[in-house]
Amino acid sequence: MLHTTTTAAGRRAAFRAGLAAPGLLRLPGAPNPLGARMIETAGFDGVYVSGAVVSADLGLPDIGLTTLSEVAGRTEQITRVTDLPVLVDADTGFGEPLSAARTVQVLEDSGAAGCHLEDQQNPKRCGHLAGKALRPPEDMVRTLTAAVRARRDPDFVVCARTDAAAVEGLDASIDRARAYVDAGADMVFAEAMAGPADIERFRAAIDVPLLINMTEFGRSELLTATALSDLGVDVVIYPVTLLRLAMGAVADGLRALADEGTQAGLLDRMQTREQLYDVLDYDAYAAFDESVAGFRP
Ligand SMILES: C[C@](O)(C(=O)O)[C@H](CC(=O)O)C(=O)O
Ligand SMILES: [Mg+2]
Repeated sequence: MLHTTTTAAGRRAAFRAGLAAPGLLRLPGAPNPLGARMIETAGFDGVYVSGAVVSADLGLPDIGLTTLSEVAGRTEQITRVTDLPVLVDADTGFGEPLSAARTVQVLEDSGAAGCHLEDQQNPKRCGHLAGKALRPPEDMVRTLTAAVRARRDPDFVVCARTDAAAVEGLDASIDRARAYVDAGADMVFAEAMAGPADIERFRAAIDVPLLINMTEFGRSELLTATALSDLGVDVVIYPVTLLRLAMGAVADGLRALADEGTQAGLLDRMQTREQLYDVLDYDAYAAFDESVAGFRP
């Protein structure tokens, strides 16, 4: 009930332990706190807060329009209801290196286990779209140095994302990743890998945990968890999967409701009242309330 039974520091330590252990950590992107509850119930290893999802949720494209407060607010709502570690997409850090330092502290205070910062120029865009522009690697190194120095909990994971593979080629992206690790990044997010061969080369070139993005309708071949694990990947994110599934169902449902004038034919595709209340632990709240109401000192 009320859901979080662990501290943020405990969840950060657990995330570190998960990264140090063999095997792949699977982090679906939570469209909202309810989705995070469902991710936990379904047995996943962590929750991802996707910039694309936060933007889309606000009716905005993912081009760096969201603010740190919006992302941190969503992060806090999510970390409050799950015992899983939460990894946050911090885009380009919301400003210059000093702002990236503040971003890390604000996200720590939001209960996150870590965040990733990317080497795109603003306005940034989805890593799988054409037309990305990169910052010089030295700028990104400054951002990472500031981010790493700002954290107060050494377990907070600072992950460096490089978007260079699709712009400057794989070799350049590996060079960048190495420089980012030298600057203190704990993990590397190799964005928009085409397939297993790219991942294999990246894996062999860096000696910190590697994060791979299995986003749909992008540049990357969708690989199974087993294949990713066999390639030595440590973390996989499915950033927009749940939002796409839910919104696909919403579009179908709206069409059917408009055409048929009733939602009666859609019931078997819905989360039932019972299933929803299960996720929310409704009975425990009712029992708690009753025990308080019936309490006799
Ligand atoms: C991972 C990502 O940064 C996100 O915001 O979730 C996006 C996902 C997407 O747009 O599909 C990305 O740039 O890959
Ligand atoms: Mg993003």
